[in-house]
Amino acid sequence: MATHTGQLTPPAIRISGLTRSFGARTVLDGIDLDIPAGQFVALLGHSGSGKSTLLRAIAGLDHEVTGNGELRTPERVSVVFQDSRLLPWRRVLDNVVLGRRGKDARERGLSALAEVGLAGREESWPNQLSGGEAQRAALARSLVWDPELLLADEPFGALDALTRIKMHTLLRELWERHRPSVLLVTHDVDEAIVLADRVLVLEDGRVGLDLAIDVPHPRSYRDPLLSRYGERLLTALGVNDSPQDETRQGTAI
Ligand SMILES: Nc1ncnc2c1ncn2[C@@H]1O[C@H](COP(=O)(O)OP(=O)(O)OP(=O)(O)O)[C@@H](O)[C@H]1O
Repeated sequence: MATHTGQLTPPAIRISGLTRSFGARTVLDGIDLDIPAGQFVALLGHSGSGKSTLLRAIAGLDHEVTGNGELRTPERVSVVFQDSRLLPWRRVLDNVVLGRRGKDARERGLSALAEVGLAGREESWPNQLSGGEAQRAALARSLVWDPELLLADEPFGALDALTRIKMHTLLRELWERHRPSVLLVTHDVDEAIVLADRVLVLEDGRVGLDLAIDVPHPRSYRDPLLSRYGERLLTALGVNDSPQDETRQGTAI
């Protein structure tokens, strides 16, 4: 099990000395982090550890981060949240291409919808989509911007277990095809180790553990090699794992 070290390509994200406080409480305490272009990274941490705060800072949605360091991100950044944030008064395709100008917008939107398995649903209204379909549409909306960096804040957190597994496969396929850098915030240790090539654990305002997952894809949830990484992460998170529960599927923190 290798811990992440060094990198060959210039980083897509470079963060140094990032600090964020809310009143007297320092949530991010001088974070240093480089993410190479095209790397799939998962971010774990207990509730309140600052995962969303970090993601918002990287997304440029938080203008009150402090510190003397650097926060460098690529130009094209897309963000996906736990809820799809589709506008209910616009049809699916109109949501997907929202803000996108130019003759090719519709074409891009249709192609993105096809990629996420929603071909033919372009004229549907958001309330006619299931939760999983709405998240597919949210992924399509991110794809039309051809992101170099995809930020995802618990995108599958509200879905049932079977839908979540299908969405894992879809997200990984999209990543294989487009190769953006990904930062996926999740509570689910299994989601992190099945999808990501590197898992970070946020604790006490810093990256407490930075773990490379050296297991080839496609990965199986039951792969014993993978579960060794899961145990290591659960230990870092201070969660007691039952030795009988070999699959630990759905282990959330
Ligand atoms: N706008 C805000 N004002 C005050 N406190 C905030 C604000 N946003 C976040 N916090 C605090 O910062 C801490 C980190 O919040 P954050 O949402 O980043 O945690 P998280 O790790 O994403 O948690 P969860 O997994 O529960 O979503 C929490 O204690 C939260 O209360």
